[in-house]
Amino acid sequence: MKILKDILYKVHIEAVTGDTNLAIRKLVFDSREVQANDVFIAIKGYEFDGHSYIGAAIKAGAVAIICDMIPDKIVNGVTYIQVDNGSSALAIMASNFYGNPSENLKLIGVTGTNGKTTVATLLYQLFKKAGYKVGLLSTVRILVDDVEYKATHTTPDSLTINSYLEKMNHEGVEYCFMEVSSHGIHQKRTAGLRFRGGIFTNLSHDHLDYHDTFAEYRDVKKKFFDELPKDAFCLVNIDDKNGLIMMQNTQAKKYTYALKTYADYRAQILENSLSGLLLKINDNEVWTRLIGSFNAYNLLSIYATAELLGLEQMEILQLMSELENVSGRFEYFITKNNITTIVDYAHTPDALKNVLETINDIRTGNEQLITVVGCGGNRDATKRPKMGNIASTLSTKVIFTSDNPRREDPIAIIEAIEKGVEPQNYKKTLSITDRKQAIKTACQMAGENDIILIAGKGHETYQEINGKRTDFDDYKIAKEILDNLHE
Ligand SMILES: CC(=O)N[C@H]1[C@@H](OP(=O)(O)OP(=O)(O)OC[C@H]2O[C@@H](n3ccc(=O)[nH]c3=O)[C@H](O)[C@@H]2O)O[C@H](CO)[C@@H](O)[C@@H]1O[C@H](C)C(=O)N[C@@H](C)C(=O)N[C@H](CCC(=O)O)C(=O)O
Ligand SMILES: Nc1ncnc2c1ncn2[C@@H]1O[C@H](COP(=O)(O)OP(=O)(O)OP(=O)(O)O)[C@@H](O)[C@H]1O
Ligand SMILES: N[C@H](CCC[C@H](N)C(=O)O)C(=O)O
Ligand SMILES: [Mg+2]
Repeated sequence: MKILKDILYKVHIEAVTGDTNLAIRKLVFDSREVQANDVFIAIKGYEFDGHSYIGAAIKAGAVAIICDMIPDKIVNGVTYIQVDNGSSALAIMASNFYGNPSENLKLIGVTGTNGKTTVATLLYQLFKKAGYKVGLLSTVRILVDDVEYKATHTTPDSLTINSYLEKMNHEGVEYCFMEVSSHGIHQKRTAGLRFRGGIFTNLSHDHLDYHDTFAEYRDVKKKFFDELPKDAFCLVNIDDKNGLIMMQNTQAKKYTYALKTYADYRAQILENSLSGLLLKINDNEVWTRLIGSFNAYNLLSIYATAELLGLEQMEILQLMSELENVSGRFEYFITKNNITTIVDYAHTPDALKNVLETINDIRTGNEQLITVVGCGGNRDATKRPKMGNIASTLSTKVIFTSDNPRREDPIAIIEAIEKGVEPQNYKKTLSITDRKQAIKTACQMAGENDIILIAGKGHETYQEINGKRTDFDDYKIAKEILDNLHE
């Protein structure tokens, strides 16, 4: 059992009613999970207000309540603590509860619109290959050295983060690489963590449903760097015009990387083909299995991070040549009659453009490039016509379909995507709401040497329609259909 008073260390407390010298079992922010001797943290959410569930939490056994305002009616024997921000308080308490685990390993955060999973996962792989015990918190999976756990968010809530970091401490993990999403920063899921480094990949259109404007989205990302401590490093992609902004107010040591401009870490693409990328990084050549110029940025940031964390240049280059593709990121297979099918998680306009441009760069002749793509429901709707425009401009044929419609009407989402298609491209497009049917049609349309891109869902193994999830795996489905068609 832990003592509430200790867990409150560093929390900005505004008022207290009751005893803080209490033995507590757990910290909980969902009243439905409260058990005897728990502390319930009431948080104002996007759908509900946790303060409405204080009564339910006490009924379920909560002995202390953390809230924005102590209620008028208080229950005898229950401790109430008023804080200025419930999410920040939760994050600091979570860290205290689990023994401040981020202090006991080197935690590196990766933020940006695209590339977070790729960079964090490749860093995990590289440090594992270098012989260290490593942790990973990513969209695709959570890894405590070799043990895998299911990921539910890109950046989970602060209790979950700290509980995994504690596990990592227990296993003797030295380095942990984690994705830091804009939702994560904004909802203070990463508050109170001690980062030794922060990486900025890039910034483009996304999540404009959640953040009111692009400037607000950018400033939330910037906040992550503003809060890095002096002894941390801040590594930014300076080819992105927002790179400089990220560094503006940080106290951390600043480093830059770029392909196009002067920077501390520079790379040049020597070769870019379906078999990999040949890069020149600071005068040394390195061949990697990763594909696409956007991956040159990811690889360069990995090189720089490994060097900033003390690995030797030659060792880093050697290990980079052994890195494997990240699941659902430009994953591909080639059939006997040479149809290449690529599954990629491009779910933003910029990512889709990069992937299509990469494929067009490595296409050799007059093969068709058939794209299957949709947009998620209950997410930023302004990206829909943009993605429709990009897909139809950069492909030979496009099938618009459903991504995860969630609670929206799939047909309405597709109509919004179609609005971005320019008249000269109308004839290239068709729309099939059922994603499996859309993939099947693309496979039937493809002939020898053609390329199929299935974008948006990457590693996901489900599809969410009407709030219900069913098994769905782009890669498996396409493989099965093509194997049957071309036995
Ligand atoms: C919009 C959003 O980000 N929501 C997150 C937020 O939930 P919320 O604010 O909506 O919570 P709520 O349902 O309104 O409830 C408010 C509070 O009341 C409590 N409650 C509620 C009901 C009840 O009966 N009792 C009770 O105590 C809830 O536990 C909560 O503490 O806080 C929850 C706990 O941390 C998150 O799980 C939840 O993520 C939802 C599921 C989600 O889909 N988030 C996505 C958008 C997200 O975070 N994505 C980013 C990645 C984006 C990217 O970069 O691509 C991510 O990091 O994963
Ligand atoms: N450095 C990059 N620049 C632009 N696009 C990229 C970059 N890296 C990856 N992508 C594209 O973005 C897609 C998503 O990549 P990744 O999963 O690494 O990003 P993410 O930032 O983790 O996304 P999410 O916000 O969903 O967690 C990839 O499938 C690829 O198409
Ligand atoms: N992290 C992103 C993933 C989007 C993936 C796409 N397949 C979708 O479901 O919209 C989000 O939650 O917005
Ligand atoms: Mg990710």
